[in-house]
Amino acid sequence: MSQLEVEDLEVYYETEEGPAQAVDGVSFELEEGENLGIVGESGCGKTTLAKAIIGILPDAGYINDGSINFQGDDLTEMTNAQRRRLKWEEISMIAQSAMNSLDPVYTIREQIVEAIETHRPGTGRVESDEIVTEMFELVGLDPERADDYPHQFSGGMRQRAMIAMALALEPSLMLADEPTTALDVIMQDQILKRMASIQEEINSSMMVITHDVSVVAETCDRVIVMYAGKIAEEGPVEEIFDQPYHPYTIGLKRAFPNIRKSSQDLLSISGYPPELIDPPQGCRFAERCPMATDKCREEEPEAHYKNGLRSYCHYADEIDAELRPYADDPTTWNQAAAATDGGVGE
Ligand SMILES: Nc1ncnc2c1ncn2[C@@H]1O[C@H](COP(=O)(O)OP(=O)(O)OP(=O)(O)O)[C@@H](O)[C@H]1O
Repeated sequence: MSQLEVEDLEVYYETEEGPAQAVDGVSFELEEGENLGIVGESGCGKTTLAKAIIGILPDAGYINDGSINFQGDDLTEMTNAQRRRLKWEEISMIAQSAMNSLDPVYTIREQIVEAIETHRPGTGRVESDEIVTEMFELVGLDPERADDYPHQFSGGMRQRAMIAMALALEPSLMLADEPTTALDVIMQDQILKRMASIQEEINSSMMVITHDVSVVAETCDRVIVMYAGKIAEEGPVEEIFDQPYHPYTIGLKRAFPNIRKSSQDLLSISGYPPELIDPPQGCRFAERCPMATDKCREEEPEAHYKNGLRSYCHYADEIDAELRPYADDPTTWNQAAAATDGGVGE
């Protein structure tokens, strides 16, 4: 059995104009010890998905339907008290902004010790202090700085402190939401490597949520590409970046300099994701897709399975057979940006 099984999950936000369907029918599994990346542009539902899993949706957010099975229990059916017990101990989250997640009025040590004592009431102060020292050393921070307040740390140090805190209880699942976005490239690389080695040591699995495809290419075994609240494509990192079938993945991949081949031109996907309050019928990417046809605008694509990938595109086979050079060509995307209605014909 997988460690985490998310099935047909719908997470909505109540708004004045009606529910915003931030996560809409998402299903996936995560195996023990596996690293799963969740990528996609801003607003596609990545953070909402993580918050629903760890149980920290804001007041306006709610699970409309579906299940989140974690180690055999459906999290959506648990009481808040049961969920709180799982938080940090079994599932921990490294949030987007370390500054907002750390409490400014307590020292880092106090915050980690509090998390330990809340979840493991029998732990004595000496043992808690030992865990703090161990975690600081693991993430490359000087343990003597544990008695500092968050504002005495640099951005990179705060991010490491946040990671130390997330690891202190050796959770079986870590959710890392843009864990390195605020850091420079060298620091980013160091922290990602450090996280991967720690994770191996404690055999936890990790969901890395990011808009940066190169972060996922570096740290994950498998990737889910999300678009406008839905999964566009899913599969092993190598296959998905090597031979994707979904035009959105092709575009996303080519939009990042780090993972492209040097001879390729960067492209940008013009336009914006659709409104989630009243999403279009058919494929949600159709409006921005240079290969979209009427079928794409009318019918929602079913999952297409090939070469280890799950792709939600009506034309996955055609892309594989003959359309790939066209989909890979930046001119195609530039022309699509200029035209109001493109398409390769039915
Ligand atoms: N509290 C809220 N109330 C209403 N809508 C919200 C709320 N939080 C998020 N949303 C909407 O839900 C959608 C998904 O947002 P979410 O933050 O999950 O996306 P994301 O992919 O993580 O983006 P980012 O990378 O910018 O964090 C967006 O359209 C957003 O506007």
